[in-house]
Amino acid sequence: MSVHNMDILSSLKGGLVVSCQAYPGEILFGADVMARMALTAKAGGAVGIRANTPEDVAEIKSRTGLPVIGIWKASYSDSSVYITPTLKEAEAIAQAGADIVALDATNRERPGQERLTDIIRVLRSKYEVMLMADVSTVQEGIEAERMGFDIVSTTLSGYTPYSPNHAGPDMELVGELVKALSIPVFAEGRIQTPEEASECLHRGAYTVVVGSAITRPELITRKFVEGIRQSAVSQSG
Ligand SMILES: CC(=O)N[C@H](C=O)[C@@H](O)[C@H](O)[C@H](O)COP(=O)(O)O
Repeated sequence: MSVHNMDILSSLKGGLVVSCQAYPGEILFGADVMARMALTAKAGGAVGIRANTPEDVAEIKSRTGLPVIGIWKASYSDSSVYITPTLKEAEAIAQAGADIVALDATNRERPGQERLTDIIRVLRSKYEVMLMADVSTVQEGIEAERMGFDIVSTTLSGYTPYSPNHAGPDMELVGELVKALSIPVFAEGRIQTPEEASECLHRGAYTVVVGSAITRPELITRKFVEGIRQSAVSQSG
């Protein structure tokens, strides 16, 4: 790994990466809004940003100056892999200026039967970016390290048919990956509170990535609305 990338990686150690994502059709969709969201995260102390699409990655990178983990979610009819599924999306994210390109590294067939090892080989030969494996199990993490990824993240635990369906973060997976791997393990997925984020770090996570609990006001509002409704129902009963 280059000195530049080692510096970027160490700037993320023990800190909070905020995932700033909105989809077409959502009220906050658009690179300008996501860049503002990322700037608010930076003002609050975030050490990095995770972002979706080349447009958002480029805008956020140039306006925040923070390290950016870039992904491009895309659906294909022949595969359920959607986080940076093919070389095309991965190259676009690298070209947009991401410091780290994150890809689905689960044990599932990719669109067009592309092979992850081939994607990694091309990315390594053409770009300086670090590569993050979004996994759902320990085995996938071990395989990702073997394939040459720089970082593993627990992003997809609970989102593959064969991984556990926890309501909160998969703390066990964080601990098991930390034990099994020598590359940094990022904790990501359903982290709702500062206490949960700290617990992930206690279990050895290198960095914590939080999205919905910070950057999805519609979901946050709905939680309050549901909570109020349920409490009203239980009081009236
Ligand atoms: C499974 C999947 O598609 N995860 C995505 C990956 O980029 C995002 O939708 C999540 O928001 C991100 O991983 C952060 O997680 P949470 O929003 O739970 O804090």
